[in-house]
Amino acid sequence: MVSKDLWAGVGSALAFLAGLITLAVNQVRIKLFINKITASFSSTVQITIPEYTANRFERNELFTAIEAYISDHCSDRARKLKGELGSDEQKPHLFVDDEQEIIDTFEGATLCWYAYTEQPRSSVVVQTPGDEERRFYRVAFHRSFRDKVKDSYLPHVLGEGRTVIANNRQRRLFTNNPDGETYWSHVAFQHPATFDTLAMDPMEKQAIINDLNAFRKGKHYYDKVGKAWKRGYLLFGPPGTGKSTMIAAISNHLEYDIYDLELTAVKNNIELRKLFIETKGKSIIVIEDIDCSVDFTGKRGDKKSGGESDNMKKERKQDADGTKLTLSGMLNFIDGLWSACGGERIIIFTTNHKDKLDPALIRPGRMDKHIEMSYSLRGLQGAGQQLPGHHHQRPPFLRAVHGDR
Ligand SMILES: Nc1ncnc2c1ncn2[C@@H]1O[C@H](COP(=O)(O)OP(=O)(O)OP(=O)(O)O)[C@@H](O)[C@H]1O
Repeated sequence: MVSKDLWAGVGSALAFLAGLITLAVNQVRIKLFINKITASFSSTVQITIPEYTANRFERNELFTAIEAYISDHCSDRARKLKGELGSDEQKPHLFVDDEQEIIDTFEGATLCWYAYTEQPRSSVVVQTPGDEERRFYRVAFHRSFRDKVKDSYLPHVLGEGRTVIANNRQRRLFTNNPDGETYWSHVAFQHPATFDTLAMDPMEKQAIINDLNAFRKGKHYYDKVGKAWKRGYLLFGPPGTGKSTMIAAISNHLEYDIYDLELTAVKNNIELRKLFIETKGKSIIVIEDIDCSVDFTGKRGDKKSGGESDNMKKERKQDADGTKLTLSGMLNFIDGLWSACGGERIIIFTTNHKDKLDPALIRPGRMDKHIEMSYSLRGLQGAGQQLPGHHHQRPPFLRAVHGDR
């Protein structure tokens, strides 16, 4: 009798358990079903931005810009921050740490940013950048803002982020390497010259500053007229009149890097092209004393005379086999390649003998602005007082201004 009751008890317990399991399975099914339905009607859209581009070899510029943008614009809303010494090695820079939600707003849209890291799936050591640890940014927003985010918000973040990066970074002075293996090496660029300390005619100085400002803001204009975003300056005048100082002042004003191209170390046109391709935007490419570097002074054939001079014939042959650095290689470098390499570059030639240069090299369109630096005393008195250094370091004409011996 007891065993009959016992079996009946076990039976109902099992039935109860089976009921529970069925219920649980159904609940999971229901939950999955609900999740599926919710996902298909979800009002949230997410965009993920990986740190490396699809080929894994390059850092994704959008990612870098987002990182800078969030640190600059949203760090006061973050609870976890990371600190690093800034490029000026003076004050710390704070970055927003991973795995926290950061809210941003843009033209009525609310956006939620989240940074996270994925560890590699295998333990194999891989050398490819981006394979070790993968970092991502994810932004979530209401689907009604999809177009706004794509067309306005992300370009806004990219632009702002680029500006923050440009303002934070240490500017660099690049020089080309004669061995040709690595094209450029660089050091930190720190030069005290500014337009305030540069002695020259104040009107002329202001015209140069205006020209530079217009160039910096000129992307839209250059796009509209279909021209590459570049500008050429020719600085000419006797030694010690401030040509190099002017270049430093321009770099400090625009906050551009300087590429100091030593032409005597460039073997041929092919190398010149490679060097150029390696330069980045927001930069000034300088060729000092261009009349002394390579023979760009020899006048070429007179078109009117109909014939081709020996110089031209020789140059054409050297161009064809790419064995030498030639004037036409140089002209291609200034004209043709600019467009293919993105923009925002200034090229500056300096010379003590403008009259010796081939006119083709410095015609308007190639060298848009010709600036004469001279021993003229106009405007020097004021700026001369701010010149750094002891009077023995002043150039001869400034010694006269200051009455130095
Ligand atoms: N116009 C100027 N304003 C301020 N400083 C000047 C000026 N001209 C010359 N100097 C000072 O004189 C020194 C030499 O000037 P800088 O090297 O710029 O001349 P440069 O024209 O480039 O000479 P070079 O043709 O020999 O290269 C620098 O220390 C610079 O500070």
